This record gives sequence, structure tokens and C-alpha cells, in this order.
Amino acid sequence: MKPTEDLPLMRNLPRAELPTDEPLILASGSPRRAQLLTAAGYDYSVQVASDEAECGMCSRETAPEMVARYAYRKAADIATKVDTGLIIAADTVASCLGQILGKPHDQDHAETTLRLLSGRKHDVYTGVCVWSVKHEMCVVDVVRTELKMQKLTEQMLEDYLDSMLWEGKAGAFGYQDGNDWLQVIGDGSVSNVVGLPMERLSELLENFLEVAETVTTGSSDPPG
Ligand SMILES: Cc1cn([C@H]2C[C@H](O)[C@@H](COP(=O)(O)OP(=O)(O)OP(=O)(O)O)O2)c(=O)[nH]c1=O
Repeated sequence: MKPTEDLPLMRNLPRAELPTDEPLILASGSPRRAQLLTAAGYDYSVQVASDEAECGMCSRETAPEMVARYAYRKAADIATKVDTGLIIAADTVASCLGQILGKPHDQDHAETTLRLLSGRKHDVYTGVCVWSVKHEMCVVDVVRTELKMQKLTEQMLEDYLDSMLWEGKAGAFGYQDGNDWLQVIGDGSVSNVVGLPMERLSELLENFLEVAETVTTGSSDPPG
């Protein structure tokens, strides 16, 4: 298996000029998001949002609504803890047959998730929030990538579950794990699948001062 930094998805990633003079902060503990930002050439520090940012499931909330809300809440959490900073936060889930598939709780959950995805088309949604503490403004956007997973044999399933590579990955599978099980449909963003849509992030940074909205203090819902 190739190390992640050698994968094609880490090459030729866009890097935008930052819209403010604040230090860039990645509000995420995801190693994939950090690898993507580093591969694109951004200079940043990491501050992980508290687990409470990902709490509170709203009934009838769709996958894109959920990832937008969680990305916003992760950025808002760090915004209360720093004096200045341009914060980037994100949240990723898979969605298949109307079910929202987050990170598996354990191996049984990973198996159930992979059996659902096996042989099926599904979507990966990532919500991304850019937040300027100095300007008290933020923007939230969601990117969808459509994928198809090949039909898994019992042996493939067993080997992958034993590998523990499913841990901490939405949908219980890492596109970057080098198994070629997933095919991106159309011209969807691969970095979006791995946790941070680098193309959209670049657009959001480039247009930040035009598209960002003033933050409402204490709101747990993203603007718009
Ligand atoms: C679909 C998919 C997700 N993932 C990862 C990206 C995210 O790290 C993770 C989804 O969980 P998230 O809750 O979005 O992020 P996280 O818990 O890793 O980090 P934080 O909350 O601190 O931001 O799944 C892959 O690495 N490969 C994939 O193919």
C-alpha cells in the first residue's frame, strides 16, 4: 500500500492567497485534512474542536445539512478559543439508500456499513467552513462526490476489517487506502472524499470577503 503523500490525489492541489492577514488554523484532528493542506502548500496550525461540536442530531436533517452544521460548529468552537485566526473546519459523511454513514463506532458497525456500500452507488458530502475571527465573518459550503463501490467478496471484507483501516473514516472506508474499490463518478472531487474539498476551499478563500456573512454570536446554525 502506498503512503498517502505519494497518492495522485495529493498532487497539483490548488492554493489560494489568504483573504486576511490572520494565521491559518485547521480546526480538525483529521490527519487527511492536514495532509491535504500541507500538500497544497498552506502554512497553518491545528486546533481540534471539542467533541460537543459534533453532537445533536436534528430529526429529518439531510446529509448536506448535517455536514454544514457540524463544520460551522467546529469552526465556531475554535473561534471562541483564539484571539485571531482564519479558521478552516470540515465534516464528512457518506450517504447510501437514505442512510447517513459517519465514522463507525466499532468493527461490527464498520462491517454493516461496508455491506451496505458493497456494489452500490453512494455519495460523500463534506461541509467546509471558513471563519475569520478578526472580521467576525464566515462562509459555509457543501460539496458532494458520487462514488460506486465494487461488490466486495467475503475475503475482501474480512481482510479490510482486520486491517483496522476503517477506523475514523466516514463510511468505514478510506478512498486513499489504495484498494481501488471506489470509483469516482464523473468529475467529482477526490479531495472532498478524503475530507476537504481543496478546489472549493480555494474558491471560498479567494472570494471570502465577498461571500462571507457576519457571524451571529451564539447561533449553532450556519448562515444562509
Ligand atoms: C469517505 C472518507 C472519509 N475519510 C475521513 C475524513 C475524516 O477524517 C473522517 C470523517 O470524520 P469527521 O468527523 O468529518 O472528521 P474527524 O473526526 O476525522 O476530524 P474532526 O472532527 O476533528 O474534524 O473520514 C477518509 O479518510 N477517507 C474516505 O474515503
